[in-house]
Amino acid sequence: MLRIAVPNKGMLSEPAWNMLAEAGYRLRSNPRQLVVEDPDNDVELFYLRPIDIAVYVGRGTIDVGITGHDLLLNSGTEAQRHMDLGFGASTFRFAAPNESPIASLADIEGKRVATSFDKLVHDYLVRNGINAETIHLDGAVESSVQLGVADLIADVVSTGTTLRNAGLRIFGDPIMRSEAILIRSPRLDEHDERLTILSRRLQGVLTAQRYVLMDYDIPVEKVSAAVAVTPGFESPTISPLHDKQWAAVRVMVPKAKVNQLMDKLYEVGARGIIVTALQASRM
Ligand SMILES: Nc1ncnc2c1ncn2[C@@H]1O[C@H](COP(=O)(O)OP(=O)(O)OP(=O)(O)O)[C@@H](O)[C@H]1O
Ligand SMILES: O=P(O)(O)OC[C@H]1O[C@H](OP(=O)(O)OP(=O)(O)O)[C@H](O)[C@@H]1O
Ligand SMILES: [Mg+2]
Repeated sequence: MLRIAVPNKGMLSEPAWNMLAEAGYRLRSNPRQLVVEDPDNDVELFYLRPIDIAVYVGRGTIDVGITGHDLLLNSGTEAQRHMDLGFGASTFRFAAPNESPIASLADIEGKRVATSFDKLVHDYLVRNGINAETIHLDGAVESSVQLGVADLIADVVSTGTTLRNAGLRIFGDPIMRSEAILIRSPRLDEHDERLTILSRRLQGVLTAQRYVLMDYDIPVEKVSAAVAVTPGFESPTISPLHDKQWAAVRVMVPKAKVNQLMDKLYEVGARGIIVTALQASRM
């Protein structure tokens, strides 16, 4: 069985569970369950803290896992980034009090930086030739400056609300941009068949989320012009209609572009344009 580590709590957990459910895997039925066997799909799910997932996968005791890219780099383990999962986007940034003179990377020299991601911060400072002390805190890092244990912080920023409420402002470039990723053990072959099936299923979920099916009718002589607007993945399906002057086209298009594409197709001469959500896909 392929052993898969899944976040048991935190921001990444629910989207990860939803994605696995969409991909056909069996989830736990109560929050006290730590392991779920799913013999039908030849996998075993281990519910673990997101921060620990790279440790297990890096050591090869678990084959693959879902975690944040920032957590992977911070872990310093040999787990490999295998696939981006399109949720849990965040940036990791420095922030200092609104009234503080700290406003650039160089100003961090000699200061105390509070963070939960020590290695990420330490490596970034070393790469940039800055000497500073990192102070490890497990959470609520934003309070550390006001409480006097640090001069600035480095933390996950999503909407920026927590920073604002704590009287902090970001400065400098993001230390990194992160999103949820599938990681794989260094002991698991990149082309392992069980991993290929899992990746293909997850990719299918991403495609079903990002694409829709578009159908339209188009005068036969305008098919080429319409296909140029909606080329699809491989090639659109063109079917004859009872009226020989017209054809029907069926094609996948990016959900985010649906309205622009319908405007263009209408201009080209398409009519009866309809859009249908995808339930599932395997590309
Ligand atoms: N708004 C957000 N707040 C915190 N983490 C986020 C956010 N958006 C995405 N993430 C990602 O979630 C991961 C953080 O997971 P973590 O284990 O810290 O859980 P958490 O959501 O912070 O919950 P907790 O701190 O209670 O454990 C990181 O990869 C981070 O980039
Ligand atoms: O920019 P925002 O949208 O405000 O989100 C960022 C905040 O969310 C996270 O905290 P979390 O909820 O994980 O609590 P923690 O500090 O205890 O980890 C992160 O550490 C920031 O504090
Ligand atoms: Mg957190």
